[in-house]
Amino acid sequence: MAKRSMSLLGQWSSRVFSIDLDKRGALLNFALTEKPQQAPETFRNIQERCYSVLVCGDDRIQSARFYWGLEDLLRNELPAECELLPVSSYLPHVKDSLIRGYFLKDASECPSLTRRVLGALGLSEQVQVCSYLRGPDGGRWSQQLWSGSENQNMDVSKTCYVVPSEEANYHPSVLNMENSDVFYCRAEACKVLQESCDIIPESRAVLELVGKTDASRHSPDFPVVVIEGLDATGKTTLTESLREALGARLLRSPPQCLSPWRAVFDREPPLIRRAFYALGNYITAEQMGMEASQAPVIVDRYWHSTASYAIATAVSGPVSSLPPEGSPLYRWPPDLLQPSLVVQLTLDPQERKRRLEARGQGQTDEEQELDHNLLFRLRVEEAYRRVRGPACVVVDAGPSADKVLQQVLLLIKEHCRL
Ligand SMILES: Nc1ncnc2c1ncn2[C@@H]1O[C@H](COP(=O)(O)OP(=O)(O)O)[C@@H](O)[C@H]1O
Ligand SMILES: Nc1ccn([C@H]2C[C@H](O)[C@@H](COP(=O)(O)OP(=O)(O)O)O2)c(=O)n1
Repeated sequence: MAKRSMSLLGQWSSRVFSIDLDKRGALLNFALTEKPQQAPETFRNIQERCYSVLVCGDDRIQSARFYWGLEDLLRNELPAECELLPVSSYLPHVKDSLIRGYFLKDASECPSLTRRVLGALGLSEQVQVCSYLRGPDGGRWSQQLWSGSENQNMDVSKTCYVVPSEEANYHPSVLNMENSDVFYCRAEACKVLQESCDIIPESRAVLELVGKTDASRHSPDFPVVVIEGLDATGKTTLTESLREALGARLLRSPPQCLSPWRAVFDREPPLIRRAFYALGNYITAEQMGMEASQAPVIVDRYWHSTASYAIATAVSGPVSSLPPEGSPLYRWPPDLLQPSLVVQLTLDPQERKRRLEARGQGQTDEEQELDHNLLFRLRVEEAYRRVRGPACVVVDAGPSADKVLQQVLLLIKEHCRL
């Protein structure tokens, strides 16, 4: 059986398990060692009837989709008293070493049902199930890997000992972000959609729209100004007014031609969804290059949105769990056309909420999440500020629409030759 778990097991004992205790970023970390420690460790967070379920198949598209559906699957099949917590297993500082799954605490009356469900899952090529046992001395904990249905075939040679570990400096998801959440060249984003053509036929249609020319080095004759910001900060209002004031062309990313497929990709896991948005930018970039030879161009959302939402979604918790400022994860893709100026609209959360309600439109799931989750909103805005590339200027969108327009017109005068 060519489970990725085999290579994973080779390094099993230096792995850290990082458990997202409450999805707000409180992480519990433990590492695994091959030999029992001299001093017995009591480990209050691990109990009998704790399990980890990790997704570690070879095919990244299938694994991403399996993980995406795993929480629902577990919630449907397991007794309601099972607590599920997202867990990441990784090798500290090793890029792409992260494997995701769930840590499970079974407080049900029916432990055999939980073991049956997990046993059936463990038979899948994509899944690795482990359980935790207290040693005979009553203090030490070990982790056993299941190699068959339930734990009858528990592979005792793969037993590891559990020791507390330091909290990582930043969220473990950062290790796997490149080419899983953020794509720094068109070819890498295309690869994801090519790999998903069999299960998502719409991928083919998107790939056909993505051009092959590299317009990144072409410097447009007229300025290209991107307007960024969270939903309801006033991007649509401002971009329309700028179009009129400057006699400009108005574009958006994702471009209109991708609208028929956006909902399909919004239902997919981040790997596929983010590749779709990345490619949207390349299509918009081609349109920018063409339009900017004739008139100024205003763009509603672009690379800052793609990178910032992707990074802010991949981690949980406070702004400090983002990749550190200056990290290469905030770089601009070298093959993507750079605009002349990026304006980020910011708005007091209360005023933004008021505008959202006044607009009375349905929000995307992600925007509802923004509403509920202040930390997420703060992470997106901070990531916006950290993305590198063209000058990004923050503008308070709180004043009247006309005042915001006048301020942005001034900025355009300062930064661009008109
Ligand atoms: N400067 C402003 N002052 C007050 N209301 C505004 C302002 N700009 C936009 N609005 C209103 O706020 C709502 C959201 O604006 P919109 O331009 O649709 O935002 P976005 O495109 O960023 O989602 C709309 O109802 C719009 O009329
Ligand atoms: N260029 C873009 C534009 C949007 N996105 C993603 C980021 C978020 O998941 C959503 C936000 O888009 P949404 O349609 O809610 O925003 P607006 O209504 O345009 O303000 O789309 C992106 O990744 N790249």
